[in-house]
Amino acid sequence: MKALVFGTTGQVARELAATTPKGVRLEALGRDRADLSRPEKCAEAIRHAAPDVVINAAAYTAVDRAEEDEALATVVNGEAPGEMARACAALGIPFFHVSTDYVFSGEGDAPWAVDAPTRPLNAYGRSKLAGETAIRAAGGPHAILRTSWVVSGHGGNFVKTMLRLSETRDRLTIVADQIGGPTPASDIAAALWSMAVALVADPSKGGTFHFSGAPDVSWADFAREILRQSGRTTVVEDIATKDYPTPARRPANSRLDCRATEAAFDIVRPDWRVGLTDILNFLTDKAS
Ligand SMILES: NC(=O)C1=CN([C@@H]2O[C@H](COP(=O)(O)OP(=O)(O)OC[C@H]3O[C@@H](n4cnc5c(N)ncnc54)[C@H](OP(=O)(O)O)[C@@H]3O)[C@@H](O)[C@H]2O)C=CC1
Ligand SMILES: Cc1cn([C@H]2C[C@H](O)[C@@H](COP(=O)(O)OP(=O)(O)O[C@H]3O[C@@H](C)C(=O)[C@@H](O)[C@H]3O)O2)c(=O)[nH]c1=O
Ligand SMILES: [Mg+2]
Repeated sequence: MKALVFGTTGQVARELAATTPKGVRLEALGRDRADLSRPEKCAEAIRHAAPDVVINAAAYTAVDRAEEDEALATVVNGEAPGEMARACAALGIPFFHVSTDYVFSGEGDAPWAVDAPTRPLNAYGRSKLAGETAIRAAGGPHAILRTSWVVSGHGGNFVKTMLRLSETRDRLTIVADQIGGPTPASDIAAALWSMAVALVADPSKGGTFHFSGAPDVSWADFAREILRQSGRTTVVEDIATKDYPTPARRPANSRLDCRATEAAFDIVRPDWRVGLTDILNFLTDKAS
C-alpha cells in the first residue's frame, strides 16, 4: 500500500513518518513540493503520486495569527483539503484529514459528540470547519479525525512553551477555565495508520471521528503535570480566560466524546500523561 502524506515538518507529519507500518510505502510532501496555499497543485500531486491512500497532516495552525490572516488560513485549511478530497474521490481512494476541537463553541461541559452542532469562535476554527465541509461534499471515502491540544517533541506546542517559560520564571499564570484532552502526536499517527489500513480494506468505515488523550484537564492542570514530570519547581497559578487576553477566542469546553472511534476502530483514548513522559524523555535525550 502506498500512502501519500501532506506535511513533513509538523508534529503529526513527523510521527506519521516515524511510525509508518510494515507494508506501507510512504511518500511525504513538504511545502516545497506541495504548497497548500495553491490547492490545485495539491490535487495534481495526488494524481502524479497515484497512492492508495492520502493523509493530510499539513495546516495553518497559528490560531492567533489566523485572526488577521483568515483568507490564507481558509485557503490552506479549507480549500486545499477540499481539492485533495476531490482528487481522491476521482481516484476512488480514501482521504484522511485531521480537524480540531476548535470547530465547537465550547458551551456547556458535556463532551462533544461527532454529530454535535459546530460553531467556531475564531478564524482558525472557521477555516478548519470549511475544510470538513468541503471534504464531505467531495463525496469520496474519507475520514476526518478531530483531535485537540496536540503535543510532541517536535515543533511548537504547549509542552515546549511551558518548559521554556519555566527556565526563567518561578511562577506561571495559566487559564484554568478551558478544559480539553491533550493529545500526543504519536498517538494520533497510530490512530491514523490503523484507520487507513481499515478504510483501504473497507471504505464504508469512513466518516467523522473524535480522538483525544485522557483525562480531560484544564491548561493549568496540564501545565502543572508538565512541570511536575520535568522536576521543575515553577508554580502554576490558575487564572480565568478573561485575564489572559488573546486575539482569538478559545472554547471553554473542548472535551471530545471519542466513543464512536473506539466502537468503529478499537482505538481507545490514550493516557496523555504516559505520552508526556515519552516526550520529556525525548527532549532530555536530545539536549544531552
Ligand atoms: N497543534 C494542535 O494543537 C492541533 C492540531 N490539529 C490539526 O492537526 C493537524 C496537524 O497539526 P500539527 O502537526 O500540530 O501541525 P504543526 O503546527 O506542527 O505543523 C503544521 C504543518 O503544516 C505545514 N504547512 C503550513 N502551511 C502550509 C502550506 N501553505 N503548505 C504546505 N504545508 C504547510 C507546516 O509546514 P512548514 O514547516 O513548511 O510551515 C507544518 O508541516 C492540522 O490539521 C491541525 O489543524 C488539531 C487539533 C490540535
Ligand atoms: C503561554 C500561555 C498560554 N496560556 C493559555 C492560552 C491558551 O488558552 C492556552 C493554550 O495556549 P496555546 O497557544 O498552546 O493554544 P492554541 O495554540 O490555541 O492551541 C490550539 O491549537 C490549535 C492548532 C488547535 O487545534 C487546538 O486543539 C489547540 O491545541 O494556554 C496561558 O494561560 N498562560 C500562558 O502563559
Ligand atoms: Mg498554538
